[in-house]
Amino acid sequence: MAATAAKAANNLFLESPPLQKPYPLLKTPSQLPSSLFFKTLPKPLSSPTHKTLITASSKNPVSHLFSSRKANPDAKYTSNFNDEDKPHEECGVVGIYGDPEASRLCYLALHALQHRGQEGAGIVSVHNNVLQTVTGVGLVSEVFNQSKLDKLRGELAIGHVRYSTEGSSMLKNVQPFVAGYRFGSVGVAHNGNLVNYQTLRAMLEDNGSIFNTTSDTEVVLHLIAISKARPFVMRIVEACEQLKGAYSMVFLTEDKLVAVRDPSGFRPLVMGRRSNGAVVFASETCALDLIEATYEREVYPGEVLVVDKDGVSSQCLMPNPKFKASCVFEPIYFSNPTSLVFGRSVYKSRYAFGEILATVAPVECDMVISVPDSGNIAAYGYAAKAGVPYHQGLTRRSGSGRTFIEPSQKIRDFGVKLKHAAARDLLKDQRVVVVDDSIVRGTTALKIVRLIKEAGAKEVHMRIASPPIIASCYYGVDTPNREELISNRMNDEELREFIGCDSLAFLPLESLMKYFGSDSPNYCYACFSGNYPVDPSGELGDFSDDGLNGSVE
Ligand SMILES: O=P(O)(O)OC[C@H]1O[C@H](OP(=O)(O)OP(=O)(O)O)[C@H](O)[C@@H]1O
Ligand SMILES: NC(=O)CC[C@H](N)C(=O)O
Ligand code: SF4
Ligand SMILES: [Mg+2]
Repeated sequence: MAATAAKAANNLFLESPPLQKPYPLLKTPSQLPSSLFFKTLPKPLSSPTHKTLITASSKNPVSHLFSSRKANPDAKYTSNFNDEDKPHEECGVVGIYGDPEASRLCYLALHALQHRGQEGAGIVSVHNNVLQTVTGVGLVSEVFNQSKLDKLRGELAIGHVRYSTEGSSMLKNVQPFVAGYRFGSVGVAHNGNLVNYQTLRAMLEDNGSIFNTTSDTEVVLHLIAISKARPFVMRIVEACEQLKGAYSMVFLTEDKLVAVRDPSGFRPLVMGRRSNGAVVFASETCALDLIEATYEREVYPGEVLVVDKDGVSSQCLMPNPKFKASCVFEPIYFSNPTSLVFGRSVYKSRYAFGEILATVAPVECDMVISVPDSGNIAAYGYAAKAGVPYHQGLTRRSGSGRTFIEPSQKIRDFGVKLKHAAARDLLKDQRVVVVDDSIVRGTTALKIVRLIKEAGAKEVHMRIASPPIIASCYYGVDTPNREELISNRMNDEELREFIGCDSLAFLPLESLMKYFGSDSPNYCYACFSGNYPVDPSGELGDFSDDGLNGSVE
């Protein structure tokens, strides 16, 4: 379908001609939100120049294997809590068009998105039609310095912070990736995970492609390179039509910034604008806030937004889904509490989850405390609803990262020990409710209960502001295998005993769904239900990440 439309769109490609406005719609209007029809948005005030095309090469490491427990191939997307499976962490992306400080703004925005991935970071900018790349393993502050940012000139840039889902944490897999194709260069930054990556890669390798990385994201560049569609944006469309799974992506070329969100809308992606007219895309609104860009709207599921010298244009390129599947773990854990995600305040959602817990799982107690940081807001909600004081019974040592997203369990155990300290005088002889956002492997809960008991608490009641995680995620959260998901191995009572608390309660899935009201069917709950909105089965090949080749810094 895209190929046909692409042909119809003619050879508009040479020397970056102005694209048709409005772009041809590739899907029928009934499949689109009305706001997408023939929409050309205001033009950025400044735009990068364009001329010749120069290629920069990418570098980055690969992924990890899918859950050893087979996904249920018969699973249908339903709202019922049943079955088992489980999820994990993700990445952050940013794109800026039309600001002379594009790479520095990207750098700041990546700081704001650092909670989404800590394994690597990178920025690609365009200057004099050359794509320049800086990527590195580690935190944003470790990867970039003044001299590196000085090299990233231009008014157009994209950036990425990585938490790997496919491919190890090596430099070769750190995004953005940049590749040359017949008519120029293209860079990409991706949040999500492609469930048909193995199939696509096998097909591409059979046809002669050679891969630089072990990341799922690289297949997109190969698909763009082999596409014959015109103009360039149609190559992106054609490539994306072959992808299955989760992708919120930003692309850049010598003269364009393109944002794409998969038809299910698994991962967030928003658009904003700075007062100078520069257009900004980012995973979360907290990145817009930091660089003083005003939030305009989400990139809609299945939408492609193109920004170039003619302004911003919207198209719907991919088959519209029967349902949306926004990741419910975004409001529960991943996203920054100051962000609006999927159009809702993360803070308000977490607060409400705490209030619901206090209603469905009340217990006599003297105080409510939280597992900092991501349990804090639900704990405020619980305390307020229960009419019990909230105290900061646990503090988090500064500099400790998110242990949930550390790839190895050995490191996680160590990290958790380093991470928290208990206020002994406060907790002594008290009946304490401790609230956390989730239990994945159980490492944190086990250690936290022990810590509170050692501090002299009389009773410890654990309240979790999400349902039990029983299934792996295939859509951009690097969840452990099912076997590692503790709620997949133990029922609530066994888990309570294992953790050593006096009572344990999770937010019921039904309550979570009820909270979202009429929006509820638009969310993915697969890690709590095992019912996958996009079937990941039948796509698993036997590629493995060699983990050997590639620079580590
Ligand atoms: O059961 P586990 O395997 O221990 O994982 C669950 C914990 O991981 C996350 O916290 P994390 O320490 O990653 O980050 P945070 O400090 O942002 O909450 C989450 O908030 C839980 O506390
Ligand atoms: N967490 C993510 O969104 C990861 C993006 C991509 N799949 C990678 O592994 O690099
Ligand atoms: S399975 Fe669905 S809800 Fe769970 S983390 Fe993955 S995308 Fe989010
Ligand atoms: Mg935590």
